[in-house]
Amino acid sequence: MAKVVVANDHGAVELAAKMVNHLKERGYEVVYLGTDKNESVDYPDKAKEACCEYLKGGYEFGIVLCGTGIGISISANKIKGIRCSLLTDCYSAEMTKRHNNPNFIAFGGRVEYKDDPIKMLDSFIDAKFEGGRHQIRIDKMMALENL
Ligand SMILES: O=C[C@H](O)[C@H](O)[C@H](O)COP(=O)(O)O
Repeated sequence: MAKVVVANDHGAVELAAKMVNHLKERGYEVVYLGTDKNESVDYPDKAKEACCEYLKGGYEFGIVLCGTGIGISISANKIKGIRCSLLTDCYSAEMTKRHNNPNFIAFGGRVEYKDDPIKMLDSFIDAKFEGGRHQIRIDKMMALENL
């Protein structure tokens, strides 16, 4: 069974729960690292937990969420080996899989998206990475970690 790791701060408790349920309905094994509470937690800590878990191996991808998705995606992208896309709509969700093949995606629990975030998640999952010139660019992108 494909595995996904999910973590969020207090700004995305409800959306994270919806995503976890949806992933389970789609047959994924989900490792959920919380928080499932409204008390404040710091998004860099949740990004670190999720990314370190992912880097142990065996995961198809990870999801991080905060109020906007911005702080937690920036934090995830600071971690070597992580390539996190902050999704904005179904189009960006599909295209980032096809062209950037991220190992993490991010959402904001306080954002009013034009598309349903669950549909955005499905668009990401159902799209296929195209490889070729995109792999060359990803290799260059990841080499930036070593500057
Ligand atoms: O990018 C950061 C996230 O949106 C956080 O969820 C947000 O900054 C948390 O704000 P507060 O502490 O005011 O709930």
